Amino acid sequence: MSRKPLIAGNWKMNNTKTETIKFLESFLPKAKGLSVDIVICPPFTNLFVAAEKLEGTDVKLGAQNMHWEDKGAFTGEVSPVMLKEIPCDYVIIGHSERRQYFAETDETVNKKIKSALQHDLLPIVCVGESLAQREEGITMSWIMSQVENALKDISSQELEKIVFAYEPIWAIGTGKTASAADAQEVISAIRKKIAQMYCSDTAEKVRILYGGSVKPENIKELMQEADIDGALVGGASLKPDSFYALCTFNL
Ligand SMILES: O=C[C@H](O)COP(=O)(O)O
Repeated sequence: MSRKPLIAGNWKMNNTKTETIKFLESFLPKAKGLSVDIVICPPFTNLFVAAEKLEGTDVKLGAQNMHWEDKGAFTGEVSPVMLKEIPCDYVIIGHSERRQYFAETDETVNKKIKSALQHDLLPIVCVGESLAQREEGITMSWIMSQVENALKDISSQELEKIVFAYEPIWAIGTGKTASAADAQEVISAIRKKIAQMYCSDTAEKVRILYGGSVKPENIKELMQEADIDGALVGGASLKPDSFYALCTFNL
């Protein structure tokens, strides 16, 4: 089974509206007819202007988070209905920074995934272990429990729309990339877990990305691994040239 690679840029809290326009005016003319799926996830305030620029291109738009409710008294939150109207295609759910700084739990991650799917938004679901967990030797059990809890009450048809991203927390923004073999080991275990929970046909269809200090210099090696289907990129997605280099790793 060959899964189309997906390169997603998570800008986090970077790039103003002006910088977003500048980025897209530089990146989009080059990013035509590439053989990978590309997603850009700017901050909420730049989604409208990005959507206008992306119209008619192959590059998809993603948000970095959402609430699970459609509307209501949730000051500072953004709903799936709002994202869909922009229109966003994808939404990142359960990024480790959301889990660490904004008290997201496996339970809220599961609620958000279900809500995103109901609203026809494609979830990019992040899982990952801390350095302490890796050193304690509990990486696999931790990640498998994050995957199991994320997928609670999700059908196999729904699962096919979900993208997973394995991001070891110790590799995010630190310049320390997991070795390709280490990333492959965890990602193939995630695929096996999905096969156990559903079936191997479904597990073979699900795209699982790696994230954590991915750069033009290391993406090829990561992408050579059998189960790594793409990258969720932070820092190196902020500049059009490096993001373009990542999106053309296979040329
Ligand atoms: O969502 C992206 C990841 O957190 C990776 O960030 P990074 O590429 O800056 O390490």
